[in-house]
Amino acid sequence: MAVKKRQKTLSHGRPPLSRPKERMSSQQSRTIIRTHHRLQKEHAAALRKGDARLAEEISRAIEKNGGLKVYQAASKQGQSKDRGGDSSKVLVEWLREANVIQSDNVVDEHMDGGSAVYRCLEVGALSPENEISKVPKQIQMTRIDLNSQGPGIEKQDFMKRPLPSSPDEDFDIVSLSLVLNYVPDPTQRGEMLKRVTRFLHRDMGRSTTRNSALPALFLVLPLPCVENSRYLDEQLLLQIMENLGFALTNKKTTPKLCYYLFSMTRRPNLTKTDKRKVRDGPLMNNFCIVVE
Ligand SMILES: C[S@@+](CC[C@H](N)C(=O)[O-])C[C@H]1O[C@@H](n2cnc3c(N)ncnc32)[C@H](O)[C@@H]1O
Repeated sequence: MAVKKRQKTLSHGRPPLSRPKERMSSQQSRTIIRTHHRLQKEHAAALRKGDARLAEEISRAIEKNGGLKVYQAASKQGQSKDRGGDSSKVLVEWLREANVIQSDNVVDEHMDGGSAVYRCLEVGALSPENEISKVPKQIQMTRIDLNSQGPGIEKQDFMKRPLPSSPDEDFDIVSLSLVLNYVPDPTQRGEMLKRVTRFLHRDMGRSTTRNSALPALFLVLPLPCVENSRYLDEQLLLQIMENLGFALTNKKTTPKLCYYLFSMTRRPNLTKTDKRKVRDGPLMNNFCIVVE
């Protein structure tokens, strides 16, 4: 008996917007990502020790592994629908719940061609077509990355981005999705979180024109950073964030990732967080955030 072929959906035949030329297997992309992270950490450690020769050798190994470009291609593949999808769809969902994003007809009624209501800085942006980019009338996006993959993404190191010099240059939302874990040094991770607070607007909860969920930080980390580290658990993460002036508003975990939305409710205090063991076990990792 002839086997009847299943009808393919329309989307099946449609080419995706950015299909990598050669699709990596998930095993390949995981290996590239892990090797890149490991080498980045070794490179940072060599620099800390002042061993320039070793640092140079590790830089060559990073390039041999494909460098940042191939790492980004591997990460982008992790964003494809069949591998869990674009993390900003969770941000959009939460912003809708908080009425930061409204339905298009509500916006059309209240805006007559004016500028977007809120501004978002996406650090570590891989695509200008992710979910958070699909509501331009409401959220004006500024996307940066160490290596821009095309128009709409500025090549810039967040740690070197000039601080806002006027309220026009600050943001309602900063997104750090799978970026903090990219930073190889625990103190630099703390610096990155501290720096975020300087890009968020400061009229917290006072202005009636702003939504009370804002200003906010969207933070996404691989789940093992929080669930399986000797030096960080969720309690400590929330404590660090509280010291920096953030209150948790939304949280979600999947088998691979943890997503958080924090609203900045007050100014950071000067509490430091050192590297200290919060638990131990043979198969645990050493992910850590140090705030100086
Ligand atoms: C794993 S990718 C994550 C991309 C995307 N946000 C996601 O959720 O899939 C991490 C990206 O962060 C970028 N990145 C890391 N540190 C950065 C920094 N200091 N400034 C700008 N981009 C940075 C890297 O270049 C890389 O493209």
